[in-house]
Amino acid sequence: MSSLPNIATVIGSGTMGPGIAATLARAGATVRLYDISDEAIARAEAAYGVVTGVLEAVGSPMVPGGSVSFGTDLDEALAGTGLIIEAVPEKLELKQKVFADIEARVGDDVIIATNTSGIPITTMAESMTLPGRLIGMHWSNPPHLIPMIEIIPGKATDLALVDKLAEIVKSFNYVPVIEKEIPGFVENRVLYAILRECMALLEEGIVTPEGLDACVKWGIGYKLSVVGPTRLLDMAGLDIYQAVSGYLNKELDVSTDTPQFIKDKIAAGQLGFKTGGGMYEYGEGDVDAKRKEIITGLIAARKTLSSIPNV
Ligand SMILES: NC(=O)c1ccc[n+]([C@@H]2O[C@H](COP(=O)([O-])OP(=O)(O)OC[C@H]3O[C@@H](n4cnc5c(N)ncnc54)[C@H](O)[C@@H]3O)[C@@H](O)[C@H]2O)c1
Ligand SMILES: Cc1ncc(CO)c(C(=O)O)c1O
Repeated sequence: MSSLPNIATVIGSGTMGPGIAATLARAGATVRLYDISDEAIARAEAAYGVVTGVLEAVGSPMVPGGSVSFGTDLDEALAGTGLIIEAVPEKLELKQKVFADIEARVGDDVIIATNTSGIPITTMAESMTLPGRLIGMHWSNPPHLIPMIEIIPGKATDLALVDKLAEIVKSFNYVPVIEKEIPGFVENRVLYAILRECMALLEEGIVTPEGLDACVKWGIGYKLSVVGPTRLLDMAGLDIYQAVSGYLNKELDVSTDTPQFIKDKIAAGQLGFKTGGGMYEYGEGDVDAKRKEIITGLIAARKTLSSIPNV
């Protein structure tokens, strides 16, 4: 019998919610996707076919009986649910308010998981009636394509929940990674270490954006998508790592703030795809074309990576 509860609720239908809901539904759950915004719900309903098409394209197994319903009524969204995944904006007070609204409506045994990118679970749980039921469940974007989820218990989290959530994650063929709580969790700490150095290299004019993207994609991303950083060290040799890290680590960027050139772009309204310009400029239709290329690439890469052994 699957450990995935029959009914699951996703709170927040922005970038992450719809893909999370579709993934759970594909695994057989009756999923209720809830948002306070009618527009967000309408957008998710309109995009649902595309998201399920992606799940189909990666060959995600379909357990019959799953479905997603969309709505703005919290009582309806929570009725009979066994698992709640919170995916509202990354603001502590907002998340705490959402947990209070949820706790007032569900039984004590319902799991509340948060998709926070890095707010400590311990801090979020402080305002809860039953802090032991809150656990971090950090999906990576796009959540219906990246088959790995970080599981982070806070100081108050009931430890039995860790194994329970790991079983749930395995039930839809994702890899659970159990971590100790640390700001940013593991994935974003590694990503932001890479991004810090990348932004410093751009700011200093050492490389062009195109050159940087090519270097990181092939020199780092391609290799790491197959071996992982720990195995990479065995492949390279720990002696090589010692020799290089001995002179290189002290040269790496250690700045603690966002680079000024990124702040300038933001001040000029250049946020990336959502504003038609950011690190690159996009003409008419370019953003849609790039989004399609990225999804097509991720589908192809996931199929390939799923077909080779874990190294
Ligand atoms: N976007 C990413 O790449 C990404 C990846 C991993 C984790 N996360 C995390 O997931 C969470 C959600 O991120 P997102 O990018 O989907 O945010 P988003 O801003 O795209 O969407 C959030 C949605 O929550 C809704 N919302 C706001 N208040 C609400 C409330 N009280 N009740 C219900 N819905 C409410 C908004 O209307 C919006 O539709 C954040 O904690 C974020 O840090 C995001
Ligand atoms: C740059 C960046 N920052 C945060 C997140 C989500 O936690 C992501 C992502 O892709 O998931 C990201 O790319």
